[in-house]
Amino acid sequence: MEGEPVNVNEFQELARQALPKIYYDYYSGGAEDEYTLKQNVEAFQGITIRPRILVDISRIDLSTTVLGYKISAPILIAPSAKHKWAHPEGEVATARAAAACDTIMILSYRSTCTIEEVASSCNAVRFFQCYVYKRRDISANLVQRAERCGYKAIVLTVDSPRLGRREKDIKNKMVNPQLKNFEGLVSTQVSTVSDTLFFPIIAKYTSMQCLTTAILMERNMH
Ligand SMILES: Cc1cc2nc3c(=O)[nH]c(=O)nc-3n(C[C@H](O)[C@H](O)[C@H](O)COP(=O)(O)O)c2cc1C
Repeated sequence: MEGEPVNVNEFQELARQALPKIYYDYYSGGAEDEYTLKQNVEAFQGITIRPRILVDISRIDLSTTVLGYKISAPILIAPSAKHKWAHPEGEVATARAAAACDTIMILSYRSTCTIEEVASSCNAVRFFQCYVYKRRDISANLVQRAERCGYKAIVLTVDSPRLGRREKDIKNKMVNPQLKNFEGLVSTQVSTVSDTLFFPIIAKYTSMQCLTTAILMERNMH
């Protein structure tokens, strides 16, 4: 690639060159034959922006609000797991980037930095993502810690009653590390091959691979 990366695809290519294959495959891969992953990208290609012409463009303002919090543009950082596999500072660095860009970071329950570490790293507006676990004490523990640490909303993910069968991870013999947020609560060290979501969730939804339907539940904490 010549010069600085200028779009997301070029950043992805840099990541491919920089990361060990097992981690790159995890971040970029999807389940089974990856049809849904491809459909996801194609769905975006089907969206066109209709330009408005001969309008005043001297003041362009993309800012908006989410649950009452002002952000610079309608773009949030979606919950995603295991940022330390890409960078030693992990989700702490992502949170700082969110603050610098005036947007909201949604911290995954599968983060490689804890709820507390991310909270103390910067004062960005943060939401916390989790599932509803069969063991309600685990859900309660996570939600209470997020609330104590100043996270402003709980993002409830309901589309993963089971994790997808990610064939690249199986071939790479990927082993999920103990989840930092569950240390002292329960062991989550399972291999991807037998991964069936350590705690079945109660919500019954069909899995829409990679199209996470996040329900934002305002928690009156602002
Ligand atoms: C590497 C990776 C890890 C993810 N981890 C989580 C997670 O821990 N929790 C979650 O709710 N969604 C997770 N997602 C799903 C994303 O939040 C998002 O819904 C999905 O990637 C679709 O958005 P996109 O088309 O912008 O990638 C993950 C996605 C990727 C690519």
